[in-house]
Amino acid sequence: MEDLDPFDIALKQLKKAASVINLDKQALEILSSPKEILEVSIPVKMDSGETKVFKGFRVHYNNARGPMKGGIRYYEKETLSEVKALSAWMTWKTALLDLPYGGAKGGIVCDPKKMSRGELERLSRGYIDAIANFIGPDIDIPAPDVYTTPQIMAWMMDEYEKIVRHSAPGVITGKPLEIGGSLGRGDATAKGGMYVLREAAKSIGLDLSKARVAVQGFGNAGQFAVKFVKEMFGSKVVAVSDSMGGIYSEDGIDFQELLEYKEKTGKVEGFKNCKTITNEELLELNVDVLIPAAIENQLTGANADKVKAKIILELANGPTTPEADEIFFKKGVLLMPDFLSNAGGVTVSYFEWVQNITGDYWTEEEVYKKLDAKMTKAAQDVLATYKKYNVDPRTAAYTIAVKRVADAMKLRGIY
Ligand SMILES: NC(=O)C1=CN([C@@H]2O[C@H](COP(=O)(O)OP(=O)(O)OC[C@H]3O[C@@H](n4cnc5c(N)ncnc54)[C@H](O)[C@@H]3O)[C@@H](O)[C@H]2O)C=CC1
Ligand SMILES: O=C(O)CCC(=O)C(=O)O
Repeated sequence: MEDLDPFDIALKQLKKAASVINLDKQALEILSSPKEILEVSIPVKMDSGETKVFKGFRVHYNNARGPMKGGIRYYEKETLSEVKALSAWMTWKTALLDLPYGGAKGGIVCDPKKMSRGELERLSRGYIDAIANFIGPDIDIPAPDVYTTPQIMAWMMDEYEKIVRHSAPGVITGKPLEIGGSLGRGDATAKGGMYVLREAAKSIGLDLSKARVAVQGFGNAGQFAVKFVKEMFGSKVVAVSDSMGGIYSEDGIDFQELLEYKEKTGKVEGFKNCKTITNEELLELNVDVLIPAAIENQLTGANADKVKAKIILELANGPTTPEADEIFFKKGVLLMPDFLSNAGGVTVSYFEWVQNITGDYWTEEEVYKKLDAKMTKAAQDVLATYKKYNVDPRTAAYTIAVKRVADAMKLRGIY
């Protein structure tokens, strides 16, 4: 059986890259564990009057390149191993994009779909009360991730400011526009991914205006991917899914109509003129571009051989296992790895933080222009490096990022 433990996978990926660049043994040892882990219990008064205790984590992976950065996930199946892996991936993501940050991640074991607005607000404030000493604009800057929203970021910032008793918008990103958010952050993850897709398609001569696309996940990352592939390139989205199942239409799926349908019914299944498919079937469709934009471990040794896409654009974190990576590399599928493809989110989060600190706010056009420049440079670096070392693009991306973090540690005298 393939090992699907997220942190084991993250370490396997790191070791593979370390051997390509002959990374110093001490640097590898330091980079193989998080710097620090905080586990908290959060008592929350539920609407019923009963108090329920939720478990939360915040993991600091590395801060050699600057304050740590990474989202917070509200997820019923959350584990410490997953948060550790996500914090390591944030470290490589910020380094690959050359942002002045390290990596962190947070999570709370909860099912937000079963909680009222009031319960969610009390949980979010309770989490900040518990981790307040562990975060700050120059220490660790959280942001949204799976099942967390700009509204949750707003409550969290408000709670933090009450504790420190001064304004501190730079403590958290992904906030609503009215209280210091950045234009372009809402759709930044998918938008950044599109710039990576454009470079990937160019490199294999794929005409995106004729491409058929399947998207797994219809949340923040997936929804805007469905919108932008059509809007920016004229590609046809033939399949979409969410946690409840998927849909397929040879004629293409209209983003706006599907969004309205999902808002009304809470699912994509049952959308007009579409065949129902499973999440597993979606991954194996005869498409040119596959965009996993949901959760981990979707492409594994068990199904990688059946994938027909020419390009895989990983908007989710960790959708592909090491075994699947090898199969894709051997088959010639061009896989653009998560910590490159989904880095648009943290890149615009960085822009938001800069705007909060300077008090100088940018237009959406400026944000997209700067995002395009950052994503294009990183994508071209990865495409050039994978050809240079003849390794898969994930390992190539690791070699760039790990070297940057190791160099920063060396200069600081950490090893
Ligand atoms: N929101 C952001 O800024 C960023 C998100 N990501 C990653 O993108 C992925 C998706 O995150 P968001 O879109 O923000 O979350 P979200 O909470 O907005 O949406 C998650 C989506 O995944 C679907 N989903 C959940 N379990 C599923 C399953 N078993 N099969 C198929 N679909 C399933 C949900 O139905 C929902 O459509 C995650 O891996 C996240 O870490 C990465 C970088 C930034
Ligand atoms: O916007 C951010 O700071 C981090 C987003 C995130 O958690 C991620 O890129 O996985």
